[in-house]
Amino acid sequence: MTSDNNRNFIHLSDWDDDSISAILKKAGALKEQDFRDPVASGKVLGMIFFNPSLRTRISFETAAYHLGAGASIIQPGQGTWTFETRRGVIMDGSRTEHLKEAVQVISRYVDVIGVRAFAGMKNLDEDLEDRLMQEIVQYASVPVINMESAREHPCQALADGLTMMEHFQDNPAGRKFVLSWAPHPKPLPMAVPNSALEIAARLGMQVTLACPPEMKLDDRVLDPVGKHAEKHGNELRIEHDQQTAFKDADVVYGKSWAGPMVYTDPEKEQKLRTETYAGWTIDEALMSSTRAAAFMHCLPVRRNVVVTDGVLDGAGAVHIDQAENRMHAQKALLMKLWNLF
Ligand SMILES: CC(=O)N[C@@H](CCCN)C(=O)O
Ligand SMILES: NC(=O)OP(=O)(O)O
Repeated sequence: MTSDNNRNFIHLSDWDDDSISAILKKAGALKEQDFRDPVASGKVLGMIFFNPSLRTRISFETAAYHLGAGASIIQPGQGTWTFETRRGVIMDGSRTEHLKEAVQVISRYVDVIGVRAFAGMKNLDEDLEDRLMQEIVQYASVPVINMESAREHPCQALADGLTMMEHFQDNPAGRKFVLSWAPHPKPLPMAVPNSALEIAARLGMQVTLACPPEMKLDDRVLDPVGKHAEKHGNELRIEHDQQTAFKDADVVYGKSWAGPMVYTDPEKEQKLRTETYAGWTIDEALMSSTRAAAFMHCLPVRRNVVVTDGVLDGAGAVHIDQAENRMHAQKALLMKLWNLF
């Protein structure tokens, strides 16, 4: 077996099914043992957060501490210098330090770097190619973990996978997974839905994307998801009628994201998301046609906009377990990257 040391965790697709399964299995075992053992004593996890976080930040810090490692966080512009990210630019504006120096320097201090950098939502190609994350990987001389980029949130996907493994006694294959779009006052990125679909398909689930036609995810993401589904004898279904999509679901994963029109006509996209499709809030009536589906959400969630109180406070909601599982999954990931299993 090749060493995973010095590997990055940027896109789920960089890691094969066996490696992902091994991480999920290890995460389950660590959870069961409430694992706290300084096996990574002396190591340090460095994190750069260009955007806010509750779960990612605390779950990674906690995971590192449980392994005996340290954790150090910077939020560019808040107590640290502001970073220029563009190449070849004349830095005579307000940005103080180039990412190229910053990442090289941080690499000299820490043993892995986590980065959160949401989609810019100005250029679709740039976002889907994850150009900023790819640059950081080039500058870094230690492994880089994607803590939510423009294209993906692979750490969330690990926790989602662990949650579904637990919920279906290690056998989620064949279960119906519905990712449902929902309204939201803000144009949110597509990283979480992209990753949620991929992990569900790779676990062999029957994957349905439920969304208004204008909110469809990009084919550059959907095509590989479809291929994963086919490998398991399933097909990726896209359903524009929410009620039809929910029928007999075993999992409903709620999430809002901005439709691709946000790149070309943001005002129209805003109207679609907040007015035209305001009725897509996930509620008890929709959930009643499922097979007592587990309700999942990555959080943070806006109550009674994305999903009703009744669903979030109901028996099927597993979003708090899902958030807890971030910590266990990432503990396993850190151990993998540091060659500790
Ligand atoms: C509200 C918001 O900005 N949500 C972000 C973060 C979700 C989890 N990290 C999103 O939708 O991608
Ligand atoms: N789900 C998630 O990544 O949460 P945070 O944005 O709070 O880190």
